[in-house]
Amino acid sequence: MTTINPLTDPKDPFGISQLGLGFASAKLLLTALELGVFSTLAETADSEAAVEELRAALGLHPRAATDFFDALVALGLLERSSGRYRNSEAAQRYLVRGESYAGGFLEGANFVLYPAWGRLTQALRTGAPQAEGDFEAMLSDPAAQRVFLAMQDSLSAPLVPYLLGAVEWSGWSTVTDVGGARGNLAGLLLRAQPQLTGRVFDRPQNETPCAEHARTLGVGDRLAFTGGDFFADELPEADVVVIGHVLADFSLEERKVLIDKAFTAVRPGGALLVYDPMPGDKPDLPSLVASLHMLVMTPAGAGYHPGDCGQWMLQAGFTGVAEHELPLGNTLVTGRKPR
Ligand SMILES: C[S@@+](CC[C@H](N)C(=O)[O-])C[C@H]1O[C@@H](n2cnc3c(N)ncnc32)[C@H](O)[C@@H]1O
Repeated sequence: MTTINPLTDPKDPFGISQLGLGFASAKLLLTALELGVFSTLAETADSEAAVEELRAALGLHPRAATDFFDALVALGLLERSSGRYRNSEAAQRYLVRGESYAGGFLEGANFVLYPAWGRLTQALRTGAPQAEGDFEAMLSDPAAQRVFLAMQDSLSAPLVPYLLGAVEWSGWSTVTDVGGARGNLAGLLLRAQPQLTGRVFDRPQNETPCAEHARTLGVGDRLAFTGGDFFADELPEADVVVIGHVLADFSLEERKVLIDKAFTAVRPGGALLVYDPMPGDKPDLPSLVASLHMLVMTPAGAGYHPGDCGQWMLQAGFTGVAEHELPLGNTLVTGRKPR
């Protein structure tokens, strides 16, 4: 499992300082993405540029441009040879827009999570979220909505192979992704399972982006969208209901309400799949950091123990509840609805 800057050597006199300054490395990467460093280099002739060319292309002041680019070299994001910069292999693969782009979450993190984490002390003292802006208003602003949706794509796409491997899909023909954003996860499931048709249930504002994204993924004829409020409305019936990166946004009571509603929506013989950051008994940094994202972003959200999720599912009527470890601090809990 991935770890984030853990303290490994208790005798290293610089370890603590480096841990405390980890924000600088993070901000170098986030700012490089915001400025378009990696895409600019990828589009430059020969995919490389001297400091002056790159500085001018990005519109940077001369004062610290060389330090900035060299710091990106030191981080392993750029390479420098004979005074010319190019993307490292990792940056070229994951930070230039394309199939394997992993920057969507980081772009959103730069605008939303980074400022909110700057007020972590207040969040811990008050229990109140520290994010600026209103979620519904954000969904109605096309630019902000695009960043948010790309962020969700980057978080859910790496989990798809694990969802495909955790349960046997061949006997099922329909899936509903509750809070499925613009249908990235549902679309990727449909691509892998040609017998499936799917439906995303999410805020009405995400209908058009979902239809466009489904077409891009080549499943426009098999992925539908229902707009609504999952607390006020019934969930669309399906063999499989997926609730991913949703329950952790809400309070304990609200999570149980959604799991009960999912039990009604799953057809007999079908399954509920819930994934989220779920810190377990052993402190695990990725899931704890994800849980603290909920502290700074939401009024009552938090990660939760996988065993608790299993209990809520059993109480709702599911059987055969099982836990599966996923990457990036996530856990998947599955349960079956008896025939
Ligand atoms: C954190 S995103 C999760 C997206 C996706 N499932 C994933 O795994 O990345 C939560 C989603 O729930 C949707 N959502 C939040 N409150 C909702 C509500 N009351 N009714 C319907 N959708 C809601 C949001 O619009 C958003 O797309």
